[in-house]
Amino acid sequence: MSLVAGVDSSTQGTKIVVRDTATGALVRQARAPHTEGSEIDPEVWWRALLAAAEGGLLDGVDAIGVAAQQHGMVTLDEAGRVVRPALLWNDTRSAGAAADLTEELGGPAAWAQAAGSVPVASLTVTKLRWLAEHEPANAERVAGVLLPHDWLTARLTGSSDPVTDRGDASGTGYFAPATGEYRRDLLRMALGSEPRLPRVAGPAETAGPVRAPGLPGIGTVSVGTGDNMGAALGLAARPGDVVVSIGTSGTAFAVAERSTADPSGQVAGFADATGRFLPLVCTLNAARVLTAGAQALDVSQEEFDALALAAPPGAGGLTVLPYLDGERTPNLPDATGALSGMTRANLRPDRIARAFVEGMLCGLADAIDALVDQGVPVHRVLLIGGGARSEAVTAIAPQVFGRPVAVPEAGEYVADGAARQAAWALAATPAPPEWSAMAAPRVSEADPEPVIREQYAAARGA
Ligand SMILES: Nc1ncnc2c1ncn2[C@@H]1O[C@H](COP(=O)(O)OP(=O)(O)O)[C@@H](O)[C@H]1O
Ligand SMILES: O=C(CO)[C@@H](O)[C@H](O)COP(=O)(O)O
Repeated sequence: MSLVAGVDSSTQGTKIVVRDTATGALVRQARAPHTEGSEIDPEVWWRALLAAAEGGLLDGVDAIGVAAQQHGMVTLDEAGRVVRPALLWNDTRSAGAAADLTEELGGPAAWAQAAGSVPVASLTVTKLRWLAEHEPANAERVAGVLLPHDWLTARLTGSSDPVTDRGDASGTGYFAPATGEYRRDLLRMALGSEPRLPRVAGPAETAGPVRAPGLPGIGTVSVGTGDNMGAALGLAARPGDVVVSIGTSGTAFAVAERSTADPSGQVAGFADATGRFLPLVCTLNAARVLTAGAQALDVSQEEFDALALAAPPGAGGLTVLPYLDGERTPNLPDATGALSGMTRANLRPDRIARAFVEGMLCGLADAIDALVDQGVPVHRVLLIGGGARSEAVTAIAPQVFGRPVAVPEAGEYVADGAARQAAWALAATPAPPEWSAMAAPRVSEADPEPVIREQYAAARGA
């Protein structure tokens, strides 16, 4: 049996799946955690990959690919050493730099046209400006800039000539998804210099064999991609599918044939991992809103779910604005969360639990609306990510989104996409292989409950 492996190096941890190359059947999987924080030494990702791969996980694997958290700024010096810990997508210190860069190019519409996205603190380009302003000595040492998946792919192959793909490159802010070219002028505008960037390889190219001590000598490493692009590939998402992922980040995205350029900045006009596009809306507050809610009530995640499911839609008038880590969409990097509408009657654990779930889902319902405003068709909504394992989330989502929600079997769709890309690189076919082993999603249905979004809109407006 031929095997392929996919690595998901996301914010909170590394997950690896090993699948049958021909059918996609899951053979084995493992995970290892990362350390907390929005800046991190890339070695932590590498050690987590090695830890997850321990015990022969990758034995007999013919090809491997990496999909990783988008946007993280990995800076390298002339010798290829990391200059400083990577600043991650959820680090908001470059919010001022984002505003400055937006103005310098002539406003949000100019950026949407040039790079597909309007700068917010998540984009790599804003982190480079922050570096130039706040750590000029480090900025001067920067000879190359990579994204997390580029760095991990280069670590696997041992290559000093790194590669990236259109999907992840489109989250930098110095790449034009519509043309597939870097915008080195925007890189220079941000950093004041033009460090080396990874070559943008085709979606089914091979980056080389694995040449890393401690790992088996796997013959093919695919070019990898960003985690959301990986999830779209793992789900075999088609135009008309809107994927809502509730992980550390909340994302809503769709595969599209044409690029988008949203001057409101809500929809990032990314590319996907197959040669198409991936318009995407990202919130900073998703699965961890649920853990924070459970922590506030001092209950387990299962008890939290049961409480939320016991309360009525609208939580008796309670609304949570879930901006616990600031927010990216809407662009409120310094915001904090709020609990509003409190009365003596509704200040009960079940109403509070439900308000946390509803508030988090309302942010994602706004994200779906923003995609629709960009002309994205919505024939089906798919719910994935750690938060989709919550019964309360899957039951309440159709009430908030106002449409049925398809819930694929709980799994690691980002890692699956990386594995499917690896199988594609092995096959060298024009399109990625179709995998028969992927189960059909179950559908969660419920009547729409407009009161939930009405309350949320009123609380946000206030
Ligand atoms: N049953 C559950 N209910 C609610 N949240 C969950 C559940 N299972 C996992 N999570 C949350 O999902 C998150 C991890 O999701 P995941 O999609 O793997 O994120 P990432 O890819 O960002 O690492 C964690 O914050 C975890 O607490
Ligand atoms: O910034 C974005 C998308 O633009 C995030 O979706 C990151 O890619 C991190 O993803 P997770 O760790 O939540 O999967």
